[in-house]
Amino acid sequence: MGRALVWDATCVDSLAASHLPSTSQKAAAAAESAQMLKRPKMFLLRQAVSNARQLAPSVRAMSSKGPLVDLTVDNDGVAIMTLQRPPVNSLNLDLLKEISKSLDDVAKNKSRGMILTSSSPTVFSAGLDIMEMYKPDMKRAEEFWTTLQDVWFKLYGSSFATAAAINGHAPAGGCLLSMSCEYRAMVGGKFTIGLNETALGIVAPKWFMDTMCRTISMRQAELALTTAKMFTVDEALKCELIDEIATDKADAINKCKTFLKKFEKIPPLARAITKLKMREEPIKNLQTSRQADVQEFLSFLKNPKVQQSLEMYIQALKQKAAK
Ligand SMILES: CCCCCCCCCCC/C=C/C(=O)SCCNC(=O)CCNC(=O)[C@H](O)C(C)(C)COP(=O)(O)OP(=O)(O)OC[C@H]1O[C@@H](n2cnc3c(N)ncnc32)[C@H](O)[C@@H]1OP(=O)(O)O
Repeated sequence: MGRALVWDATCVDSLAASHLPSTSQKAAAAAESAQMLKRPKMFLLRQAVSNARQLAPSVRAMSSKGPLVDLTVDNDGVAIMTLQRPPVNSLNLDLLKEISKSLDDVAKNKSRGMILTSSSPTVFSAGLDIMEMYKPDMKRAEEFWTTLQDVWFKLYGSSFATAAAINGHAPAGGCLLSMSCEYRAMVGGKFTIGLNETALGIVAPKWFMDTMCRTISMRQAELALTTAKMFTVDEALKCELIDEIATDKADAINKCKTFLKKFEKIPPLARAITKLKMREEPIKNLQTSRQADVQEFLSFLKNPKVQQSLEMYIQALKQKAAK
């Protein structure tokens, strides 16, 4: 059987007034710029096609057990992705690669939705593994950051519905993962959640900030980001960083399932396209600045002051852990 092909050709007028400044500096600059602008459009098109494929109601059995991520589908057809990198699920390259692959698996499978949680009783995720940023091998650091970007694209821009059962602390990258989901239920108690990058002497990238600004109010986000605020569970609920407080992990997962059930009566394609349109802007922004974002990260790591801050932070963490 033949397959339908869609051609989307662009002819660039490299002598157009808007292109002249760049074309006069660099050959093919107009074509390159057209290509960059086209990428987000193609991404959304691919997502829409993937949504259409998900309209079929059957759910394939899925169980993928990497050492660092456990992925299972429960009887209701909901995928449960459990991070399991002791002691604190810090996101190193290996864990990010497994998350990325597991997200692909969920997308391929016709799951009703996905719940992200952790196998630790006290930590959802400690965020990025600081050891990936401290005195790094630059080649690995580049792969690390690119994989983190991939994970965000796949999670924030997923066509399947997502929820986070936050069963412990969720600083920085841990908070980002949960904010990239559509719904958050967090276990009550002494846990905290937030983007605390400035406390480490580092700056949360723009797409981290965008994700937070689309979860809580801009005013709250600015205050939280500049003061490295870690919200208690009650504070997080008050400013809508989380949606519900749960009594324990099982309760958090049940609350996420109740959220996912809301979509039973909503046509999946309409739901997915609506979600992607709502999230289109930050996705497009990172797609167009992706290479620059990697370079910014790498040059940040080369900055001696950043390395010094990281060293002091690691020492403080180790001293605290030794007590
Ligand atoms: C102009 C724009 C330019 C943009 C350029 C980009 C710039 C870079 C931006 C990078 C963005 C960064 C995002 C991040 O996610 S950074 C990571 C931030 N995370 C944290 O600050 C959390 C630190 N950890 C904790 O607070 C606690 O560990 C936690 C509350 C999570 C759990 O406490 P608990 O008491 O249960 O556990 P311990 O503290 O005893 O820790 C156990 C061991 O784990 C080690 N650990 C903890 N967190 C991390 C981590 N994030 N990475 C690596 N290792 C970690 C800790 O040291 C203990 O180790 P030892 O047992 O060996 O001592």
